[in-house]
Amino acid sequence: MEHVVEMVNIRKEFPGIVANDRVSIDLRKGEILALLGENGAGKSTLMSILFGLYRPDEGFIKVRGKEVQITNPTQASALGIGMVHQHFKLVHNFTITENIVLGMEPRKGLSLDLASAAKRIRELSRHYGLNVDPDAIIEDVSVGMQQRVEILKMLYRDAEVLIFDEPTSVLTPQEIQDLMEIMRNLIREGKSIILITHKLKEIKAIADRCTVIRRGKVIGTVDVKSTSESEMARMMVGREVSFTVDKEKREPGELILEIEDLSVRSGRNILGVKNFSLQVRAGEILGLAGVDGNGQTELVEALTGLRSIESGRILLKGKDISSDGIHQRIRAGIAHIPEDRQKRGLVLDYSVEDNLVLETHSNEPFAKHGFLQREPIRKHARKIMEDFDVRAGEGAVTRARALSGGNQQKAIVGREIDLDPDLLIAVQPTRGLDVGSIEYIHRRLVEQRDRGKAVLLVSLELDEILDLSDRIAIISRGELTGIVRADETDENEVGLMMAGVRQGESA
Ligand SMILES: Nc1ncnc2c1ncn2[C@@H]1O[C@H](COP(=O)(O)OP(=O)(O)OP(=O)(O)O)[C@@H](O)[C@H]1O
Repeated sequence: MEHVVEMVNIRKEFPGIVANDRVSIDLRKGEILALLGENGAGKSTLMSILFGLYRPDEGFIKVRGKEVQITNPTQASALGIGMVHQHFKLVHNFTITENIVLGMEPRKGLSLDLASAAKRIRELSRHYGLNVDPDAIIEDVSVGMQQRVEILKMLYRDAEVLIFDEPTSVLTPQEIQDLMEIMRNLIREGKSIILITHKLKEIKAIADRCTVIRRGKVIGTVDVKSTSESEMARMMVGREVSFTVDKEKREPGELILEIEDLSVRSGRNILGVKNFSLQVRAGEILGLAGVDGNGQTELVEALTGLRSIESGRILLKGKDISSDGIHQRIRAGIAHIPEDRQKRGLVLDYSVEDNLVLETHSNEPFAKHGFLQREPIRKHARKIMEDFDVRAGEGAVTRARALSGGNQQKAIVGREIDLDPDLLIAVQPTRGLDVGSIEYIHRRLVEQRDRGKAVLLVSLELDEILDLSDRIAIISRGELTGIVRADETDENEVGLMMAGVRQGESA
């Protein structure tokens, strides 16, 4: 068995936390090795070490049997190691070719180089089934296509080992299928892949082996074919995990949110939401299902005051809030778990505790006579961090930037649920979370509902929508295509409406 990469006894410490504690993994030629671990388990840190972004405190790395020092990404790349990060690193107004050659030494005159680069990109794209147009501009192509550009960037540099960091969290279901096919092509051509993911279904579908990490330590490596999803989940969190949500039947109460004939423009000056009407009552979870980019973002921005509306009305508990500002709406009882945690959810250079009072820092007891009160803020932060299991090396004063992706998400969810809003708008609340945390957040959302609050759940995960919702509204091209009761529908019916077939019409 040929090992392309071996990481042996790797240790990496950050202030207050051992992120990798004598971790060893090995990658065999032509396989997909999944790395599975709770949020903050140390997966990204380990891969950043392999890619030369961090230096390990102890341990060593072998590539194709030879011990190597990897001190920066250029060296990693020269050793045939490439990485697709969670947040792409592309220049938006450059062409795909320009992005791919960026940072490489020009060999001949630049124009000649670009032409031959484009030719090679076309060949690579054809060979691996990537379907990329080298002349397209990044800002004009979909997220899925941008990810393929990142893959091509690695292939262009002759990478043999490809690291994917949660690659499907930004993709639509169809794009996920396409990516899996691309990964299979890569393996067929002799590449080797390390895949970081929380999605057990994906590991089952595509990986050969899976190394499980918990709190910085390797728990074990299993053969994926002969290990069930629940076994892997148990290894990861150290206890049984329930994949379904227990929910008692409940009669919804008074109207909390009324959306009347709402139209909202999208960025491109076309209507992103068209004549949309919907009601959400106290004590219910209303799931909004739709393929990404069908008006969900515009709708949520209109509801939270981030985007102005074109026509129609939004009522909260009977009061028209259509022209209220963001803070007025928060005060009126709306909380919002946003789609983009790094852009809208957190101020990355603030501490966790300051992020946890982002909307409430001027209220008592956090401020008195215009001065911030550290003690109450810290106490509040510690409580949310404990309730929502937010793990941070230096506790409440840790910069949000130093939190793992999943812990950033848990901090936002905790902050918003803690506001105890009449209406919680939760957009992709479990994105990037491990199964243990998903179970917990789902329970908290159901708890909100059981306490008579209204929850509008916007998610691209159909399973999540079907599991949690009382009723499901389906949006397609900015229009409502149907509203169904969750206990009277299934994946197929909702899927059809997501594709634009109106309720009651046949496909
Ligand atoms: N630059 C840094 N400075 C300080 N602490 C860090 C830094 N990077 C990571 N950590 C800490 O190291 C631990 C491991 O983080 P890492 O990002 O590797 O986890 P992960 O397994 O990738 O998690 P997730 O699934 O949530 O993305 C976390 O506790 C995190 O807060």
